[in-house]
Amino acid sequence: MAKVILDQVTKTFGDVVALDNVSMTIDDGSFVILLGPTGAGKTTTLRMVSGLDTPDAGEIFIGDQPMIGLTPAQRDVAMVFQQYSLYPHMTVRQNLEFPLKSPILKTPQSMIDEKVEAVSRVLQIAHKLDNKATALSGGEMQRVSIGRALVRSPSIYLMDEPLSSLDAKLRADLRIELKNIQANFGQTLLYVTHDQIEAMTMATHVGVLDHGKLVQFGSPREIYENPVSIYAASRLGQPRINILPADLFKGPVPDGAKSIGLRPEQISQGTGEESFVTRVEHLGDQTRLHLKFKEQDLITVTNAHTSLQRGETVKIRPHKPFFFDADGARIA
Ligand SMILES: Nc1ncnc2c1ncn2[C@@H]1O[C@H](COP(=O)(O)OP(=O)(O)OP(=O)(O)O)[C@@H](O)[C@H]1O
Repeated sequence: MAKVILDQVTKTFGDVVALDNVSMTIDDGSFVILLGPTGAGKTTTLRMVSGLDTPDAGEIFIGDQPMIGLTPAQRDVAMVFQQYSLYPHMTVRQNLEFPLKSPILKTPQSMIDEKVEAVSRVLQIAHKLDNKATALSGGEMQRVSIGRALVRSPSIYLMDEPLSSLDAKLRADLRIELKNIQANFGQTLLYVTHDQIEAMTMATHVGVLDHGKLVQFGSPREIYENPVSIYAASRLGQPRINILPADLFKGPVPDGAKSIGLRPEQISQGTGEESFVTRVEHLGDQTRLHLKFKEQDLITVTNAHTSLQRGETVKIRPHKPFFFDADGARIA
């Protein structure tokens, strides 16, 4: 395992600046998740670290070694992509063994067997070890791809939306397993996702990318509680943060504020000004309240046993809100 550093990395494709002077330190043993919408530069960042692609400017270091000119194999990284890539003619066991069978490694067969058994148990594919890779479902193939990375102990795991093709239950199980791999075995991961639950539950650090720029880097909690902008604030939190005109509520507004940002816990219920309930949504683990307040729509969370119904009113007021300027930058 090793610390990975991106130092002022820039990458362009024609007119598109995919990465714009990105500097980031992925500490040894950390779990860094990159967040951002389509096209933000997440996959490009992984490709730079992996060696599948090279920066136009800037440098990558793994364990203090400059990576310039080194192939993916020489970098000792393990990659998992959204789309599984298995050897179709091999069995699941052979696919999982493959990374350990390299003549350079000389891993004893007993150790290979142990690793393969352990990883296949974690990924819930132990009963499929002797099946041909082609005789698996998409979700199973993806688990084998993840397994092929996990049998190794690379300097860093690079994962690009590895759980997106799996069903909800398996995704939840594997979130826990991937987190264990980092927390209990000290592995380092750089991980791309659109799924903020993955970011909140697994990441030690989140990097928020916006059009190739790294706009915030910190713990998920830091980004949730202290976002630098509307853009960063909107990356985490369900329901999404409410962004409303700054002067919508009674009370002081800082100079230059254009918008007020309210997460559910920043909306006090029961005191303040009246809003109208437009919908009560029972989601099991969360009950969402859709409100209309002075022509604006808001979504917040309420008590699971609420008796509130559509058409009723509830008083609300902001509690320690965020304020943003006209460019969306946080000012208070
Ligand atoms: N090989 C390429 N050729 C041309 N443009 C590219 C290439 N790779 C990436 N880009 C462009 O660079 C930008 C960043 O792409 P990237 O794939 O890193 O985004 P992303 O954040 O991973 O998005 P997604 O969530 O859709 O995977 C996009 O505008 C994309 O179109």
